[in-house]
Amino acid sequence: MSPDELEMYRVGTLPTIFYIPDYLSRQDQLRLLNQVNTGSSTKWKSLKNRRLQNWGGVVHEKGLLPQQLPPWLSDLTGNICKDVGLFPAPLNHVLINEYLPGQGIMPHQDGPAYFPIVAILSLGSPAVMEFTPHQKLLGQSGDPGNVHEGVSVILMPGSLLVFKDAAYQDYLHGISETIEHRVDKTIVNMDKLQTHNEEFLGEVPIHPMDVDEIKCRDDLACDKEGSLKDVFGVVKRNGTRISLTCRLVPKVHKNLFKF
Ligand SMILES: O=C(O)CCC(=O)C(=O)O
Ligand SMILES: [Fe+2]
Repeated sequence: MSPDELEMYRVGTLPTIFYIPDYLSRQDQLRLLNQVNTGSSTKWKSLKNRRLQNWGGVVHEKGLLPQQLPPWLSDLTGNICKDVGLFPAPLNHVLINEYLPGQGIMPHQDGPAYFPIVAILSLGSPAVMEFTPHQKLLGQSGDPGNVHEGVSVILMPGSLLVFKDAAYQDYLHGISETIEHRVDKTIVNMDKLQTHNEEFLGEVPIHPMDVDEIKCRDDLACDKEGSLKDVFGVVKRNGTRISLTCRLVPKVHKNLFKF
């Protein structure tokens, strides 16, 4: 992919989010899911609200105590690095998160040890990632021309999400801990959801809702005018989602004692 091609995948106006649908073929998605689930069962660590696998070594505030990525991951990160074309060195760290229906990740910013661009590959059940302005931006909103709004992206299986700049530095990102994610006017990749993977076409996971159904649900908030017309539907989280968060830790420590 050339820089011009990557530009075709830019979504929304918040600098800068790219969403590449069908980055992996259906077959490659299944192969990768199989590696995550069977090839590395001892790597899972359970957190309160999800499980994760840490690959590439231990990230400290001051850098990475490295561990070589296995070939099934270095093949992937090598391709992502080449295709995205924005990283100054090979990606050396991968966090694999597993979310069951209703699990998510609190709004957060990625740590200071990482190069400020992240690439997230999604597998399994779809989900919505929400970007919300950091407190420091909200402090500036006294200027009416300077309104910072939330943005969200539907993450379909096989897609690659890349974000940097303000989306990385000035916004928090998170996935809400609910069994449905609302599809509303904050979604910026609505026109990129069509999939070229034939097998997915029969099971479109985004369910249109009619207004009456939405009206009687108090978990779907209205906008300022109380209007519901901007809610298009919901993403039903019926299955497990696996994501691979691929990053570069620029500072690598070869020796523990040099920390
Ligand atoms: O699972 C995801 O898509 C997001 C994961 C994430 O934000 C992280 O690992 O820092
Ligand atoms: Fe993150």
